[in-house]
Amino acid sequence: MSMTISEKILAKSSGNEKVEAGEIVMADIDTAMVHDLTGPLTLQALEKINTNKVWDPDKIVIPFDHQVPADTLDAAKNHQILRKFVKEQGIKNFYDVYEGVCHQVLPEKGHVLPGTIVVGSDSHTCTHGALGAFGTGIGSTDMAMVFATGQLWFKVPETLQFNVTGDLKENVTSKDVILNIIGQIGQDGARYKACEYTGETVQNMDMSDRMVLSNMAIECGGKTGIVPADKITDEYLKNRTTKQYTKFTTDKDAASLEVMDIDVSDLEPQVACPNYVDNVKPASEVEDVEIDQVFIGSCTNGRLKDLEQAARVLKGNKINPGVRTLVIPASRTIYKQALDEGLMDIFVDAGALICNPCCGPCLGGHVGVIGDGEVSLSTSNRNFKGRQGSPEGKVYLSSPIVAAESAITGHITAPEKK
Ligand SMILES: CC(C)[C@H](C(=O)O)[C@@H](O)C(=O)O
Ligand code: SF4
Repeated sequence: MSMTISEKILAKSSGNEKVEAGEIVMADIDTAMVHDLTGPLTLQALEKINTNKVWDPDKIVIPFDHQVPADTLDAAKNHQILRKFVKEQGIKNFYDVYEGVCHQVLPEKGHVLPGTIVVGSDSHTCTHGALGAFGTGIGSTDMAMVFATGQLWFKVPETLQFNVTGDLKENVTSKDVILNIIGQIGQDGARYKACEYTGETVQNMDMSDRMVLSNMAIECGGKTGIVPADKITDEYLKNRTTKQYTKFTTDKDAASLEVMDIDVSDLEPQVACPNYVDNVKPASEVEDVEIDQVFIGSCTNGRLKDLEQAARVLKGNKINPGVRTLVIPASRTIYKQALDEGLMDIFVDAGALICNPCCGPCLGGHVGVIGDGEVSLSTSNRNFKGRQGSPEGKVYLSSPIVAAESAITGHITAPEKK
């Protein structure tokens, strides 16, 4: 029976030999994540079902990242509630305010393995598909059921496979690839489908670039965003886990498989314009847009490679004084690596502000909120109205390279046209 990667994972986890798209299955969960914002809601739901003990403390991971360190009394209370829960339940995989953004911390610390189901009460849990896992976001009440039973029901998704071919031009990155894909298919183009990224371009990408593709699967409605696990995945996991895992591949004749060919050889740097992630244009077409803030970071583009790319552009240059530029490494490990590589000196000398690893202004609730009429250029994944603060503000999305170029000029700038 031919199946896709998602079907194979859901079959294995539900104890079936085969499953088909559209079928509802009850599956065992391998990893369950809540963070500082969604964890307390899960605990409220757990209380209602009178569960005192979680099914398996070792399969639960709790990173604090959205409001860290606590900036309000409410945030401090949420942190206290979760710290108490972690202690009571004996949860070892707890990462307090210093560690970083959940979708970076989980793979970095070896909590994500190919062929497994990773659920998180956060919509960008699809990021973990980059390691060949079925990673998906779930609601906090569903998470309470997972905490209590270790299981959850899923409707087996169809698969939309993006077969990406061609060499990317200089200064064109995986962020430009995914923005372009979303621009083509629209923000509901993969609704409830498992996005799968294949083809030579993806096979040649490192884990950092793959995570960018998987991270944004939800922005076109994808249930998950899978990259088939391969040697690059093994290499990434080598010093992160000693556990065995299974690398599934999609059978070409799987019934629920739809393939879309994407040639990226001529792709230019892309920008998603307000207020929709599928309002995508070449950066060169929006160069007249002046900006007030640049944010380089988030679970999409806050990794070491992203910081390296931004630093390459900023080195020896000064940021436009009218542009507040926030650099936020996605984790403490990345922060340290960036320090060791001298990237932080480059950022500080250029005039950027470096913040502690966290979600930052990405969802407009913590540091770097934008005001009425202000324009943000951000390497994150969402630009809905009000996403980074004022509903009268505007958010553009781009790669770290475009973001850094634009920080210098003060307006959106396509790299080659500097
Ligand atoms: C706060 C959380 C529930 C939310 C999500 O689910 O994605 C946030 O991380 C986001 O990016 O909007
Ligand atoms: S960085 Fe942004 S998208 Fe990612 S988890 Fe945090 S708020 Fe959500």
